[in-house]
Amino acid sequence: MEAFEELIRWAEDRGVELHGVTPHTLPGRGVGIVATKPLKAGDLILQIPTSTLRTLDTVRPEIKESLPKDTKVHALLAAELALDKPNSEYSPWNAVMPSRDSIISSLPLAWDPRLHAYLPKPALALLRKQQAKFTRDWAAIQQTPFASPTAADTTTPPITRQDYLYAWLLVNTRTFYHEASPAARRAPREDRMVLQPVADLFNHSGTGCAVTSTAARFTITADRAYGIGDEVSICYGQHHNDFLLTEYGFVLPEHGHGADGAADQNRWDEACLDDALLPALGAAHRALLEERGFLGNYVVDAGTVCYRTQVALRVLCVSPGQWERLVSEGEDGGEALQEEVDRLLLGLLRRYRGTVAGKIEEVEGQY
Ligand SMILES: C[S@@+](CC[C@H](N)C(=O)[O-])C[C@H]1O[C@@H](n2cnc3c(N)ncnc32)[C@H](O)[C@@H]1O
Repeated sequence: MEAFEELIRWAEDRGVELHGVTPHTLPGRGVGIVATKPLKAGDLILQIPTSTLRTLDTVRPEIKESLPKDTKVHALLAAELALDKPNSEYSPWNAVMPSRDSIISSLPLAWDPRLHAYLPKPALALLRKQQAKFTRDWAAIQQTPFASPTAADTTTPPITRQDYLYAWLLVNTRTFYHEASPAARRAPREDRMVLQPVADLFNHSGTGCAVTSTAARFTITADRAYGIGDEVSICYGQHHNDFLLTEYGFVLPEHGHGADGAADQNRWDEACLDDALLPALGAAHRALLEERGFLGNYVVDAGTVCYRTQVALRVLCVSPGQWERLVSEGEDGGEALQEEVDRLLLGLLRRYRGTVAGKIEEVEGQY
């Protein structure tokens, strides 16, 4: 607990205010924020002066000067974190960051690439974009003296790819968008990312405390009543589990388990059905769907199967001519056809559940 006390002392010295909350280690969630007194909706729980943020403007000049002018804030903050010395001004903050092992094991970008084949399609697509960004940023760092110090500099060990990956993922999982000041709004959106002390310890839930900001401060306010010891969360956004896994290294469980159980369920979750549906389509059906722009990108969420899925399933139930007519007229073909489509989908989903279970077994057998 000493590290948290040190962090709070350090943060309060800089004007951060905590009201009725404190950091706490939580099983399976690293550190989180819990209530230390009963809280009610609307209570101010955290206030962070913007002067404490790590931003594009606070990155050390020698780091900025060593990198191309268009280097993104993500890359710069990661470089600075990777270069922070144990006695840096940020050391009480750095001391409570997740360990290298926990970051490397939870974030797909850092996994053994053989595991990437097991990611669902949308997670893999996000990962490919992330890989491209990381590769670009690491290539830029490799051109700097930080990755290959001169022979004369024997005091600074070079940043390795693993050091940089760890720091880059810390930034990826812990930044907030700061858009409240005119200066911040002038920057491109990807350069409005900031690190904020203490606020970066809030975990995510589907519904969470309100985060607001002005040019002067970030403010977090209780969204509902909390009892002593309850975890107090914020909502990182309306993200499905594929996004949460790739960007943050966790998924929300299917069934809630918090004090407010419903809040722990991912109401924005959805699953891509391409691997369930595409194998059921023959070449002629695929060609028809392709021609009309309906091949792939099939999605189901907690309440609905998407329109593309409905259209694709109908191609398996009616003649090509009938299907063309339904698509052209935007018709669903009536109740009997809908029942047939529902039965077909159910069968495909059952088969797909078996495929998924098989993949889980395969991974568990290997790792
Ligand atoms: C902004 S940090 C929150 C503080 C973090 N738990 C820590 O130990 O420092 C975001 C990270 O917290 C973890 N996290 C956040 N919400 C979570 C949740 N609902 N369940 C599990 N892990 C969560 C993930 O590792 C995520 O990348």
